[in-house]
Amino acid sequence: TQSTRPQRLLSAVQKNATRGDPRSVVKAIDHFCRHKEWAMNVGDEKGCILDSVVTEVNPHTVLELGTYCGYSTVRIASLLPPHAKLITLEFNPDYAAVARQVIAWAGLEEKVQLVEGASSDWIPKLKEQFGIQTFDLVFLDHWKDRYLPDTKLIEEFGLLRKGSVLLADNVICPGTPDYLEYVRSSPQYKSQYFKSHLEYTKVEDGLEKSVFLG
Ligand SMILES: O=C(NC/C=C/[C@H]1O[C@@H](Sc2ccncc2)[C@H](O)[C@@H]1O)c1cc([N+](=O)[O-])cc(O)c1O
Ligand SMILES: [Mg+2]
Repeated sequence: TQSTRPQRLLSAVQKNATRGDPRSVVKAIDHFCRHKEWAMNVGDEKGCILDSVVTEVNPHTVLELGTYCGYSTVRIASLLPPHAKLITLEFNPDYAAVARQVIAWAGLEEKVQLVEGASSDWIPKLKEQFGIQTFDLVFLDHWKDRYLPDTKLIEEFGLLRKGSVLLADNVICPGTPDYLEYVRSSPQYKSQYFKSHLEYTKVEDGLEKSVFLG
């Protein structure tokens, strides 16, 4: 049977990256997506902005919405302090299966909890299921029409504290207009746009960083 693009991306990691070396995993995926097959990872250019925000926040608890193949999961987890935890939610079991192997190849299983299912089903259960109080950082990179409703769910279930940071991918392309309007107009957020490009292309895109003011 024909392989899928995520499976071919995983093969490229297993062929070209060093086990236990997250940077080599990131490099192998970026090379594959730039030279072989485009895939919707946050990519190397926006990835550097992601890295700088993670380093600045130095989070002990991270929620990622939309694992896909685990590229940003690996980038984030490789920068976390000891004992920090990253929970990543993925809806598609085939993507989740690939992501688990990418995360394992990077040697980051201890820091990552990949949860299969829909964000809307899981957000209400995260506190009780994983003993989480609040998230220091939330990375939104799943279905673009879910950014706003899921942000409201995250607020509703008390998962943010004063200073929690929301970082959203693709606010220009494919675009998340309702989410952007919300975080930029709400008095509960201090929002900032980081201009960049859509992964592996010259098309404009960017990340929106929004600090929850409580
Ligand atoms: O569509 C995009 N991303 C949607 C990502 C969706 C990911 O999240 C879950 S959905 C889910 C996960 C958890 N809970 C509920 C749903 C999907 O199974 C996929 O793994 C996208 C598209 C482009 N582009 O150029 O077209 C560029 C990007 O950077 C993108 O992120
Ligand atoms: Mg994206």
